[in-house]
Amino acid sequence: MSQAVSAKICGVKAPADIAAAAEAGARYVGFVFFPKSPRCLTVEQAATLAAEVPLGVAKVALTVNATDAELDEITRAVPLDMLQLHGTESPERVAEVKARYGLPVMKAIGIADAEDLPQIELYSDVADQLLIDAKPPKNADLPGGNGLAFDWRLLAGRKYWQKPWMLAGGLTPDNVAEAIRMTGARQVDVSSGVESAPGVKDPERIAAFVKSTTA
Ligand SMILES: O=C(O)c1ccccc1N[C@@H]1O[C@H](COP(=O)(O)O)[C@@H](O)[C@H]1O
Repeated sequence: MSQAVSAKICGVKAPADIAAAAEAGARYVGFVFFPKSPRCLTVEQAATLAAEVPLGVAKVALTVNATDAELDEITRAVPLDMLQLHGTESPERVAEVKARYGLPVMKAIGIADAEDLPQIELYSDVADQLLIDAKPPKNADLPGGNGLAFDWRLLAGRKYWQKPWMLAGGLTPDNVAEAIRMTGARQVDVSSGVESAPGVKDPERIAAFVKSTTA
């Protein structure tokens, strides 16, 4: 029997978002710490929200090229299960962050075409998990959370990376089942695809998204 696909709802901002994610059966929620994002939280807001997350749902902090001082502040205040590095952090920086905080690290890798695929191997040596996302457009404000998908055929037949991985980028309740079928992903991550407006999560879309991962 094949195992269920795990879903991560990224960019939660309110207790209702967490309740919707947990009720739908999501395995992870993500707190965004990137000032340009409409989903950005302060450390205090994230600490308060973290207290709402039920057991069994992992709390992930998403940062972009964060300094040690920034990560120190986040990890001291917010009880976390994982760090998601969504910038241009090098493999050496990933190893440093893992060692410094003792938390599993998920490294995001942007994919636009086949030339980007070797990055996955490069980071799979050091990261605990990989997040395979669409590469952001040039000059985009956000390195992720743009609702942009990449060509999933690039991953077809390549599902056995060395480390667990999540598929991300432009996923929605309407396309996630097809994305899973084409890539063999066992974990999926979504941000803008379950929103009614930038930074505003929609509980119905969250429920529909998680349901579609089992379709
Ligand atoms: O969600 C954000 O605001 C964000 C900001 C900065 C970096 C990454 C961000 N989100 C991550 O990007 C992927 C894809 O987002 P989307 O579903 O295409 O909107 C998402 O899974 C988040 O992990």
